[in-house]
Amino acid sequence: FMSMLSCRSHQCWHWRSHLPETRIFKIIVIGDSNVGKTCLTFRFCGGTFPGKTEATIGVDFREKTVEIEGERIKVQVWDTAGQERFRKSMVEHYYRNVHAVVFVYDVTKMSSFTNLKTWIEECNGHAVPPLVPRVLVGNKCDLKDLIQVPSSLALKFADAHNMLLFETSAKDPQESQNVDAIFMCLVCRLKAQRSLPCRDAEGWPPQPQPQPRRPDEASGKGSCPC
Ligand SMILES: Nc1nc2c(ncn2[C@@H]2O[C@H](COP(=O)(O)OP(=O)(O)OP(=O)(O)O)[C@@H](O)[C@H]2O)c(=O)[nH]1
Ligand SMILES: [Mg+2]
Repeated sequence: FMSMLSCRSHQCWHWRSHLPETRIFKIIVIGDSNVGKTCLTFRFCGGTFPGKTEATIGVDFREKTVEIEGERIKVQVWDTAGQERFRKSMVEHYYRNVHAVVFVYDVTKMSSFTNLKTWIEECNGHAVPPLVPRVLVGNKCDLKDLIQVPSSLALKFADAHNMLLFETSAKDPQESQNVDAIFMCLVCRLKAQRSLPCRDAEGWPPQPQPQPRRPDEASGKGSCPC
């Protein structure tokens, strides 16, 4: 009973076995089709830019284990479908027990930015608690001559919605640290929320698809980037 009490207050990961377990943070990536959600999650979890992508159907799971201040944390990234017809049966699953939300727009497409309000409404409509951190990501910054969404406008929007703004490129290898920073920043914030409820990421499907392990998988090692 005492251990249950201490579990409730501090150490969720001791709940079942009394041995340290890796905590799992479920982070969903949301936004219009074609903004680069699949490429961003690929860059973070696999370290590369995929040569060719197809529109995501339902959801693709990617995963990366990072180590922050001596704790191993499994980041379970839900790469969601932007197209309505490929997502409508899945939306409930996206938001259930989510720990953090990444909203993505394409800096070269104004409509993907103006549509953010719809994505935020959908998120709010699923009773995502206010403590769940949200960040805004403007992707495709490598296409400098085609930019339609000025940083100043995006920053204003981010401020108004109490979100941090990251402007990144999933394509440009030199930007990969910025892509990592999106997720690492969220993990740091979640880690700092000691009152994070005792729960796993949703058990559906039972196990996310394991990603091939890469030698540089531990690149998330180190101190907090925030
Ligand atoms: N130039 C450039 N192209 C990108 C970048 N990120 C993605 N793309 C391209 O944008 C297109 C769409 O990328 P995806 O990652 O499949 O888009 P998505 O948001 O997952 O789309 P849905 O799965 O339909 O919701 C692809 O042709 C990518 O190669 C980027 O940072 N720069
Ligand atoms: Mg996709």
